[in-house]
Amino acid sequence: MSVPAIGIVMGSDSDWPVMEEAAKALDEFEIPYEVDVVSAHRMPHEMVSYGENAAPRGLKAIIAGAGGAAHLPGMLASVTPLPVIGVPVPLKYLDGMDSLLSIVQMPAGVPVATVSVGGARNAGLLAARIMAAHDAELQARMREFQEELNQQATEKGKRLRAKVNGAGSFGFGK
Ligand SMILES: Nc1c(C(=O)O)ncn1[C@@H]1O[C@H](COP(=O)(O)O)[C@@H](O)[C@H]1O
Repeated sequence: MSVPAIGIVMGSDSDWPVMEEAAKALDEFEIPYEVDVVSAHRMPHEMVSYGENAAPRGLKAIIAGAGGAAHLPGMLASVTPLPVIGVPVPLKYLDGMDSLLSIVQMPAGVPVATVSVGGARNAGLLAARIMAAHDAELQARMREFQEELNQQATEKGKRLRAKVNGAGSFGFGK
């Protein structure tokens, strides 16, 4: 793989089943990334070093996922000028509300773009949009992706109308 543009990091390898969706989204847009475990709580010095070196190493954004007392995204945001996207990972207890609130309630001045609980795919797509802001080709691919989404939603409407009222009924999807 070529030089990574996005860093996907998480508090533990147990977060990978959730965080993998961010990687898959970046794969779809052929955006190179790196993955690692970087824990603010368990390896604070390495975490600071990762955050401080992310921009000099050429990363353009960081996707950080963590569960429970999820301080990793916010702490990374405090030591890097790069955009940080936080993914609240749901654990066995509290349904991810703990992770969500830990990540989303940042003090003014230190933003973390927080996605939904378990929303790693959207984190990957948001990172792709960040890259696309300065890349016309990537932006065109993002528009194609959005068009596909539209077609899928339109098909869903068609199927639902056919099921409920028969195929001829009126609907915004036609
Ligand atoms: N929230 C954090 C941080 C951190 O924010 O620094 N480091 C690990 N963790 C989280 O602990 C959970 C359990 O981790 P283990 O499965 O390793 O016990 C994971 O969801 C991880 O993200």
